[in-house]
Amino acid sequence: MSNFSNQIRASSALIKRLKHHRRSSLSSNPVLLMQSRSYTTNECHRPAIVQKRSLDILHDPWFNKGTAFSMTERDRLDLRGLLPPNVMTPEQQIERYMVDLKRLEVQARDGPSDPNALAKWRILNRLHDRNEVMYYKVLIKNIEEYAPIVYTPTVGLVCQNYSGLFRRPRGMYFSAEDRGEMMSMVYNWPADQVDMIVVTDGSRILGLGDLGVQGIGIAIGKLDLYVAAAGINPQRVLPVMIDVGTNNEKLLEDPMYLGLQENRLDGDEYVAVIDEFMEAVFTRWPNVIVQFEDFQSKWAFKLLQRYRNTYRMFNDDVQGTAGVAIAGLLGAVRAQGRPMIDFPKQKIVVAGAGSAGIGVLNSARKTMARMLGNNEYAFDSAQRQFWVVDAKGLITEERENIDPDALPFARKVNEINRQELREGASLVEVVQKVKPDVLLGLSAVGGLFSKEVLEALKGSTSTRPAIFAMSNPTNNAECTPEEAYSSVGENIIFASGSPFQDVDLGNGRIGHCNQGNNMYLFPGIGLGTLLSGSRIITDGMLQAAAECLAAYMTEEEVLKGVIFPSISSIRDITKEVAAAVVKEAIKEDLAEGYRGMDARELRKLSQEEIEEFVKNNMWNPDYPTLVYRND
Ligand SMILES: NC(=O)C1=CN([C@@H]2O[C@H](COP(=O)(O)OP(=O)(O)OC[C@H]3O[C@@H](n4cnc5c(N)ncnc54)[C@H](O)[C@@H]3O)[C@@H](O)[C@H]2O)C=CC1
Ligand SMILES: CC(=O)C(=O)O
Ligand SMILES: [Mg+2]
Repeated sequence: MSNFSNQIRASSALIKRLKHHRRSSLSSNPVLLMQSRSYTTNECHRPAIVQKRSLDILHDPWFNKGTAFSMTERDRLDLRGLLPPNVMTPEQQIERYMVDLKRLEVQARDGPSDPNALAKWRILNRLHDRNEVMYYKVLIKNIEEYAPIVYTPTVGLVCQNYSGLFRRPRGMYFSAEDRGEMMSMVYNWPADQVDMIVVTDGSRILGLGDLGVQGIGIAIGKLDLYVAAAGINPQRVLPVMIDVGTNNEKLLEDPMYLGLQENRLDGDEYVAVIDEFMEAVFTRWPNVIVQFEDFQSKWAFKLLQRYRNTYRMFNDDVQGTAGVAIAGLLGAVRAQGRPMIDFPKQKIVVAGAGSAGIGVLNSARKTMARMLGNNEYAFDSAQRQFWVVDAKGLITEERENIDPDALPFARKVNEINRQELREGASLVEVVQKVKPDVLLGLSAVGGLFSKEVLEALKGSTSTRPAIFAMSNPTNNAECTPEEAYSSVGENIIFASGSPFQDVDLGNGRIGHCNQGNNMYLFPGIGLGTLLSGSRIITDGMLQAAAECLAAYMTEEEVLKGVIFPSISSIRDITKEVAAAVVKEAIKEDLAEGYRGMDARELRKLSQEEIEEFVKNNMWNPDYPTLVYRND
């Protein structure tokens, strides 16, 4: 035998031995066995054949690469929009995970609220990813305990820590890089029917400022309430983040940040992105309702005016908050033992002239004007009931470069001179001189209602002054209920945007802490609009929602200082709000019907029948019977 043949025989024996060795070591080593499926040395560059696309890939632990899917892969596999836009390397992914893992060792605290809140959020979130019906069963049954986790205040903490917390994506991301693609990528979402979209551009998340792409957490939290409170089917909700960049310097430099690391688009370029998004979602789902959430006030009003007469949309911070505040303000009048019609006599100091503050002011002024006869004179005289203080102090006509949205509330110079006030006067001066019935904060400045301000409110001419510290989350509240009750006295009305405990006033007496949050209205506004089939959301429909909430509380409750319902009844109040919205849409001849209930039939329904219709269309978290069919 030639030397050459010997060599061949020897090497093939070696290969056989090696193969045998490899097989036996593989079979006794499950990790290697698993790797051998696609990642052995000679196979690692071969593509893996997948018979899935879109979310099915992201939900498959074997194929999922999460944020590491490249843009070309995202396009090939219909993943565009289903992940945050920043593509990460596998090393960055691990680093992000480790940062988050290490953070668990430090307790996450959010001011006076639950120190274990973030851990609870993680557990609930994992359930949400695993079993939606069970998740919503848990949430609905324990809404009082878990709304503060999935919604304010903890949702704020979640958004702030989103880069670390991100695991399985939820919702869609439309980014500035997707310009020209949105009309097609909207089809990457697997559901053929979507009823509710909550969209944010992350520019003002609660009172936490610009959180960029991390703001998607607020859209997810709001939609959790749509499911839990309004019974919108969870398969038909879509949280959306429009990532046009961020102006948050920390995020721009953070290597773990999941969004576009460039400054926010502005002007026409910005509007073009939002226009493209609106066209895309309404083309695919013509009956969807889009709730704008936490857009900086610069754009909140402009976009609302741009779309509200053509699309089924509303801005929750401007319009939802206004309705809740009106209900609270009317409750405060009743709590003084006075009729609601006395509302136009209330002197109201508002701290904060952003999207929420101006929304409340416009709506409160209109409500007063209506009560005063709804004419020009009524409108003018209503205006004189408000004093607005922003970061630069009292707003007057002398303010340079005044924001056009705040202009109608700028005080006349001769009027304020009479009150010994001036342009830019501080909040404490304004409270001292005006002696208001109501002090309402939508400033996002925690502690703004300092001891000095609250002491000044003792001089209020009201028999029962009201303090609304509405900014979120907890740390941004203008004051706590303890501070309010201890500084101003026991005979006050108090409401905060995020939940606080009632205050023990001693001798068995309770200082009630109401939660004045738009969560009492937006779910009902959305559900009512959906079921009425109205193509737009009018001021009348929003007013009907607010009046329904105001009327929900009994005389006995308001006299005790309870001006908003308990969150445990949120499903019931939402049903009533939705019915009021449906009724108003019918009255305004806008109702086009929903599914089996056409406009003609809808118009024939009595009040009770409308409520029944609403109730019957609310989704309940019950397991359906499943049947397999292979066609
Ligand atoms: N309880 C609820 O349902 C809601 C609460 N909010 C909260 O309201 C707050 C404000 O929201 P936006 O109006 O959208 O924000 P924004 O950023 O548009 O407006 C904030 C306003 O506060 C003013 N401000 C800042 N420092 C101030 C100071 N020291 N004194 C007086 N005013 C000051 C600013 O000049 C600006 O006018 C946020 O914390 C948000 O979470 C918003 C919507 C609903
Ligand atoms: C509650 C809410 O919408 C906000 O704080 O922005
Ligand atoms: Mg908001």
